[in-house]
Amino acid sequence: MTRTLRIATRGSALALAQTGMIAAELTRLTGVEVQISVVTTEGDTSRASLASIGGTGVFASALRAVLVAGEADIVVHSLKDLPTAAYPGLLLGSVPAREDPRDALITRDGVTLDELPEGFRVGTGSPRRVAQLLSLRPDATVVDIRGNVDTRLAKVSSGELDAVVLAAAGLTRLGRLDTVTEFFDLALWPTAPGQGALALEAREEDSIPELALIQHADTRLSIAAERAVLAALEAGCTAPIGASASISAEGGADILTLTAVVYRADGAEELGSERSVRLAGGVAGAGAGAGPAGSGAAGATGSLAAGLLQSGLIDGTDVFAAQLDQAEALGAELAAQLLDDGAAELAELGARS
Ligand SMILES: NCc1[nH]cc(CCC(=O)O)c1CC(=O)O
Repeated sequence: MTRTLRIATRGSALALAQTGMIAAELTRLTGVEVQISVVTTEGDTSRASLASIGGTGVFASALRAVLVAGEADIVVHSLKDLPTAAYPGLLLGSVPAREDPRDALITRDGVTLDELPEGFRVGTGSPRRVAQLLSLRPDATVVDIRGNVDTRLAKVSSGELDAVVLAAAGLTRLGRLDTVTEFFDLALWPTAPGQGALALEAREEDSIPELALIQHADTRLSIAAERAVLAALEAGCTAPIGASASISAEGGADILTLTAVVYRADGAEELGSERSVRLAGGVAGAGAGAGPAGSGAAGATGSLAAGLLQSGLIDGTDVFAAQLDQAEALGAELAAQLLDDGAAELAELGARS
């Protein structure tokens, strides 16, 4: 009998598109059959501001309840909407390869941020994007908007707004990347921790070996570093903080580099820092992971460590666990430095230096 995995998702066009992609990939790689069920969350039905109904965490909570109740085996979240605190009985089972983590600007007639007219109207509900926009264009009129990607795009084409800022990843998954007039460079405009990545959550007590096969080691390490910043600053998902990490190969070693910026709400001040770490074993390349907890062993090719892995002389799970520890330590150290530099005076954070 073919094994069937039940996956729960939100019902927005974006959630359905990304869950459909994950389901297809799971089937392609493992032959498993996938059943998708849609969960309606308060965040989908309520028109109230997200902050008033508990922040973006409302999306995650309803999905997690379905998992805990045993009504699904896996839930797919947008990683940036997933709170950093561990949830009893659940674990982050897998993090597949990330889409473009950048933010993108959508305007009419190919106009860039610099070229928009004085006092232009731009829509976003994200305090981070508000601060980033105001930092570059203090004259902007920011309009707090909610709603799905298509609704937001329509506000620009109809003329109600002059611009919106959206994640490139969401636009890509919905086939709407053609609407973008400008991509913001991550070095100048770091995005939300985990932006562009997906989280596959599962019950701790279950063993779902298929999850490891769609994990992407580099993505998992990068988001671990980014989320560690958020956790250490005790900042919620709506805090004006950008954190972006990436992995590059330098002389045979894999280097994890993390940039984070804390903004004052009005964008007039910001505090940023960057840090790198040389990853243990140097095998974090484009690999799928191993282990039911999605521990994600390195899958790099060519390096000494990869050879040792292949020969069974070292245990990939241990190497990867060590790399994950390094990634989390990098994020925590960078957050500590930002606090030392006065980040808590700039933005409302749970953490105090
Ligand atoms: N906050 C909503 C949200 N959550 C995930 C995405 C899509 C991009 C992603 O996967 O990070 C979006 C839309 C957006 O920010 O434009």
